[in-house]
Amino acid sequence: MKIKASITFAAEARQIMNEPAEHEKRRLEDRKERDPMIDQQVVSVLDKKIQTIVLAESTNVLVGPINLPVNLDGETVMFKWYCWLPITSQEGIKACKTATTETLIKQLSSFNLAEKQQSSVLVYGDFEDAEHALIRMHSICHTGDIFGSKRCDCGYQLEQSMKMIAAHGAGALFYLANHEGRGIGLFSKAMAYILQEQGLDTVEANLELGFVDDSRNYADAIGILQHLRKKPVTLITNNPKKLEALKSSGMNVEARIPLWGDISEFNEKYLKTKVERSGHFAESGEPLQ
Ligand SMILES: Nc1nc2c(ncn2[C@@H]2O[C@H](COP(=O)(O)OP(=O)(O)OP(=O)(O)O)[C@@H](O)[C@H]2O)c(=O)[nH]1
Repeated sequence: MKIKASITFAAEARQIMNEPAEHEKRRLEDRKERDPMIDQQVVSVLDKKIQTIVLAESTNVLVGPINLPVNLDGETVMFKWYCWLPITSQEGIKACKTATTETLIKQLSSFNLAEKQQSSVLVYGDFEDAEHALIRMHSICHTGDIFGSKRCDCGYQLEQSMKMIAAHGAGALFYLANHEGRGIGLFSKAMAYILQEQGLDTVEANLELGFVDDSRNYADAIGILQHLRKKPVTLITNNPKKLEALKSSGMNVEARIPLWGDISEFNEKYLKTKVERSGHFAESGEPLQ
């Protein structure tokens, strides 16, 4: 019984490790056989919006800007949206490291990107040249950002920081898609939530599952930021690690704006743990003591 269970688990583990399923293999084979002719007009339209950004540890293809009208409290606010693809860390994508737009288009449908994570940035105003600009490095939170969960403060911080950037007149919100659960992934976060329901705090739950408290990396996002703006930035965060990552990259951080809010019975312990165990800045006047 035990052996059978472990065989089943091994098969499942292979799937988790992204071994392509049969239908996916067929799709890739089919794609190879077709070797598509690419319309040069399509290449020329996209070429104007695609750049390759070579960083110390990765190469990223950045696409944008794309107009993104966003509903902020009933008002339509126009952001410019960019998305980037780290092409050195993705299996099969290495081939287009020196990517021409044409090779990128040719390979794109075989990358299976819906199964992977891509981050993006919403830019507002004259981000390159404005004297002062606000930025936020927002770690993805499926439960808080999408479902509006009150177990954390993520959804509130996301919306609030977009409003702050628009009100300020220039800024950028980086939405970091490989940061779920402080880097442990959504499924592991669900398991961590179950442990938290048994009384463990955020840090303890991560550790019990074999993770560190926080494994987020900001290098690619900072590289994109430095490509979009050289002038000083003001960072919206309560997290000293984000501040440190930005400063040690050489970016000029002229100030930090704290962002606490939406505190309730559901996230009180979570917020307290941020300050007491994860080292987040506690601002005076916050009901976190
Ligand atoms: N592992 C784990 N991750 C969580 C939990 N609640 C929220 N998160 C994740 O935590 C990340 C947000 O990180 P935080 O440390 O809360 O806040 P921060 O963004 O680093 O700091 P601020 O910039 O001040 O918001 C998101 O990726 C969430 O998915 C939790 O209970 N356990």
